[in-house]
Amino acid sequence: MNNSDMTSIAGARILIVDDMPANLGVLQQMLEAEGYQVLAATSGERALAIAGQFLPDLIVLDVMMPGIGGLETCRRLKADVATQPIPVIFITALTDTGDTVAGFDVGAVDYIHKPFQRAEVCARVRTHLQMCSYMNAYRYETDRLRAIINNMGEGLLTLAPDGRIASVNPVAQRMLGLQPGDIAGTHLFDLLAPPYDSHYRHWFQRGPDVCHGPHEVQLRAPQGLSVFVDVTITPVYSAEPMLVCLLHDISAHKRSQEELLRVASTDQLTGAANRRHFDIVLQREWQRAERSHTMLSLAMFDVDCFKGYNDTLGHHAGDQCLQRVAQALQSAAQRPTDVVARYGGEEFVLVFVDTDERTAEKLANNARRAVEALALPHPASGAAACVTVSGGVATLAPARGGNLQDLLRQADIALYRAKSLGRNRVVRAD
Ligand SMILES: Nc1nc2c(ncn2[C@@H]2O[C@H](COP(=O)(O)OP(=O)(O)OP(=O)(O)O)[C@@H](O)[C@H]2O)c(=O)[nH]1
Repeated sequence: MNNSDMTSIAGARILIVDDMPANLGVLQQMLEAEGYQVLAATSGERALAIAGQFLPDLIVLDVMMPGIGGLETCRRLKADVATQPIPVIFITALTDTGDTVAGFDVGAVDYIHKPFQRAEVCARVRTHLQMCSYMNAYRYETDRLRAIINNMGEGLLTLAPDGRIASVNPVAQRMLGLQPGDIAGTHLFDLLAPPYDSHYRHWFQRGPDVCHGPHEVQLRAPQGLSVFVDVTITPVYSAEPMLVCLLHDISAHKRSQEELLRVASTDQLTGAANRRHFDIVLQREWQRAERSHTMLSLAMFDVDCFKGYNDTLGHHAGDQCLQRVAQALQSAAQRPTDVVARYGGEEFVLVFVDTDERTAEKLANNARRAVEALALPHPASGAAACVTVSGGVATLAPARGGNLQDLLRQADIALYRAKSLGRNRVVRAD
């Protein structure tokens, strides 16, 4: 029998063992007439050798034989991993129940009593070949399924409806940083990073009955790694309700996406946020301030007499100067919500959220002083001996009216005034 036709018993190979050649002849004839291939042995020793070499599909074994008897032969067959799965049917003249039980105890699957009837022999052989063939097919399918699950590149889990983990494949085990002993009693949401953990805790509490996902979640990653996966959970109705959960690692994709986003929002020369990112932030913060009835402040800076700096020290020195100025402004913007962006050539903007005009003016002056403190010599400046900036500060409460353009225009006008008042100063818009 082969794997492609697991349930077929046609042409099965049967080993018959009997010390009486006459009995062997009769058995061989009747089994060959049924279409089986028949191997014959006249002793237990020969039977063990033939079984080991040819691995028959079934063995019909005489109990009473000189040398190694049938029971011992059967015991040895069952002790060998190669021959252990082969079903053994005893054939015997013994009718005592104790003898029969002894045969089953050493691993036989059935008994045929002598004198045997052709129909009975054929029926018992056929039944056990059939059972064995179903068993093989089942084992083959189970092994195949296990190999697929264990070797697939995705993480696969089975879960109870409340999210408790029932099983994991090796990839899922690795992704989740689980040891085999950790699985019992662990819920999937225990392994997710916030806020996904509480989201999924509630989702499981609602009793999931429809397919869910794929959804991006972050795992409570082992060794501080940042692991993101797409999770898909599908209810499966087999003997008992369960959920099949598929985890697809998207960490690499996520990292390159974040890197792209960083590059797309950063000014290449200075490392400050670029104009595009500034526009997004300002729009977002304007709306947030409108909702929360808070103030939004903006400081616009311009490097003083920068054309002269370039003209005297060269464009390369000019670039380096802009980098240092950006760093100085950045050092003055200390709250996590503060954003420093390069607005244009030698112009920078600082966004201060939830900040009134006085505080914004103070912060802008801190930033201006930080640039001055760089003490970068500026031979062509009319304002000071070193590089300085002028700043214009504007503050609005979006909930009280106005718009973003008003804020920008007011900051720009204030900056213009700072320039005309002699530079290296901050002017607050009226
Ligand atoms: N090195 C360098 N120079 C730049 C860059 N972007 C703009 N600039 C220069 O910055 C200078 C700005 O000059 P202006 O707008 O005349 O202003 P200013 O000389 O700073 O004069 P005030 O603003 O009135 O103090 C120009 O010469 C630009 O070429 C840059 O990325 N690198």
